[in-house]
Amino acid sequence: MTVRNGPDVLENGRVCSFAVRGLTRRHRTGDRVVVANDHIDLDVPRGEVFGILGPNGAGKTTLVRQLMGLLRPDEGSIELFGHDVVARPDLPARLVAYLGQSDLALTDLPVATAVETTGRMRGLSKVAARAERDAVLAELELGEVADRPLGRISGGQRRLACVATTLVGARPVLVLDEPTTGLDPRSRRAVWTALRRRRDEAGVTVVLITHNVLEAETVLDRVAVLEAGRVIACDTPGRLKALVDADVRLELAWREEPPPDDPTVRWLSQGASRAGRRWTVRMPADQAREALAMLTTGPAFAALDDFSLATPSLEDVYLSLGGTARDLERA
Ligand SMILES: Nc1ncnc2c1ncn2[C@@H]1O[C@H](COP(=O)(O)OP(=O)(O)OP(=O)(O)O)[C@@H](O)[C@H]1O
Repeated sequence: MTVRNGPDVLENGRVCSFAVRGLTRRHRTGDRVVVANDHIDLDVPRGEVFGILGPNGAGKTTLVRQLMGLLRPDEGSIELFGHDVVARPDLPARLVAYLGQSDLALTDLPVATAVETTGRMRGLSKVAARAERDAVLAELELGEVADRPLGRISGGQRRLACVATTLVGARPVLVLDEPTTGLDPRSRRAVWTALRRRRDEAGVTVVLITHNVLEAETVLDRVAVLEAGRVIACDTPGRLKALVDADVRLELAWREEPPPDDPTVRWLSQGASRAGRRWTVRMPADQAREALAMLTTGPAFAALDDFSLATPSLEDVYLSLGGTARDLERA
């Protein structure tokens, strides 16, 4: 697998695919101003699978639209392989395969034709475009719908077909805005494998937006956590999770209201976040074990339907860093 396109701009010795400094973008609607990106600094080295994780409205799409030269920053700079994207907004389209949040408009095109045509537009010969089309459709298990128009397949299959168009033509950088939204677990895994394969075999850089914690933990080399337009953390998922390593997450599902005068219930209720009768408590592992021992041998056990203890996830990191939104997904 080799990377094509734009060798002239690639061969200037830069290690970073993207280098972003002080990036700020405000959206204005009438009198209202939303600071969607607030002085963001990021470096994405070549050959990294880099993620942008954050809840709805954190500013992820605004960020990648600027990376792609589709939206002009109010302040700050973006370099792509050392070249100024703000001065040359046409450059990303030559070097980056971009999957936006909404699907392709050409709904009458059969899946295979859409993939092949995209390959041709990215400079592949007819023979090469057909070969890549067949390989990508097989890789994402899209063979069965290859001849059907994009407008007449399921939403998940259409999303997968759009991912296929992003993968064809071997661009050195892929930017994907929530590529796996609406996909079943098998297709989701196929996309993750396809992205990592391109990183491993061709040194492709991947920038992936997600609000799925499992996706972030499974596929990313590094992740920037975005909250209200700012980067609140940026590191490997492993190192970020080590920040909260001493803690575990205790989940309790109550069958009925737990006895409020039970001392363990009173203790846990102070730190619990609640969704109906489900309580989530983040606490040191030894305390969680002690709480569970008391709960399961005391009077509150009769009101308890289920419980689990989990090791920390990126969601716990996000919350411990002061993240407030509740719409990060876990599965
Ligand atoms: N065109 C626009 N006009 C006005 N406000 C906007 C516009 N686009 C985005 N915003 C606002 O800017 C903020 C960031 O939006 P953005 O779409 O970048 O977030 P996001 O993290 O991608 O969210 P999601 O996960 O829901 O896609 C939000 O408050 C949003 O309402």
